[in-house]
Amino acid sequence: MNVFKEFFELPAEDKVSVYSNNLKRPCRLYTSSSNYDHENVHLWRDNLRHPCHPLEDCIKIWPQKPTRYREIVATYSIEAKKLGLRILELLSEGLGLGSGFFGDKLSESSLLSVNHYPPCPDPSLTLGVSRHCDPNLLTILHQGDEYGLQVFKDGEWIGVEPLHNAFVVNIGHQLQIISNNKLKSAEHRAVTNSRVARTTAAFFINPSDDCVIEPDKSLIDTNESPAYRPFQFKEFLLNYSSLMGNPEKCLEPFELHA
Ligand SMILES: O=C(O)CCC(=O)C(=O)O
Ligand SMILES: [Fe+2]
Repeated sequence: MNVFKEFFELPAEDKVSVYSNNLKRPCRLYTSSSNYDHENVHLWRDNLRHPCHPLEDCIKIWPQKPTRYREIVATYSIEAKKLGLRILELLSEGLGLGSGFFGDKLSESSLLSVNHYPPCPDPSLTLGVSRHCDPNLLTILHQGDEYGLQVFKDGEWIGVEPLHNAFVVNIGHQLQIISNNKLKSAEHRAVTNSRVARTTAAFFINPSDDCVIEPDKSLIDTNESPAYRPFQFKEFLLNYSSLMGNPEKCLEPFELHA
């Protein structure tokens, strides 16, 4: 995590080249959410994000400072992907799907999203990240050593205390859809604190943009019907960002009602 902390500690002139409000820029640093101009409440965070696949191409657009950023983050992204694929392999076995089910296009892409939440003078006024479920297949989140992550369960927000060197693994919307709601994506948010900065790194394993997502036939029980229509992953992302990840609304356009 140190290299991420070092990135955010750089003087502004070293970060300005990656700073952008243009959603189309694949590697960018921005403040609050991707919708700064239109959001009602600004989030207390800076976010650096960039794709990690294919590594040889992506690495050329990653930050050049700190000097070891590219080398360290390349190794990190390879290992995070391996871990994610191993977990997907186990989930596939648990669901009774064939080995390699989540390989190829379903898990082809990856995106690293690094959050930095500076100490917030009044944490009651805003959040670090507002409530959402991750839009992807699976997330490998390193939340560092500072508390801030909360998960919504049984009508209340429950704190997820950081464990040193442990990852939080989040099921994303796509895994919920493919499993026809057998797996549920977890609604979560990040709160801030007034004491100390918090830096977290979310490694998102994503389907490729044109990958068609739909409930797998073998996971639709005989007394069930598919809960979602087929769609391309890019269609989901477009809808998700226009709704700012609203967990009640973002599945709606893809739902089928029996
Ligand atoms: O910073 C955190 O603990 C959570 C971040 C998160 O949920 C995300 O980046 O999707
Ligand atoms: Fe998240």
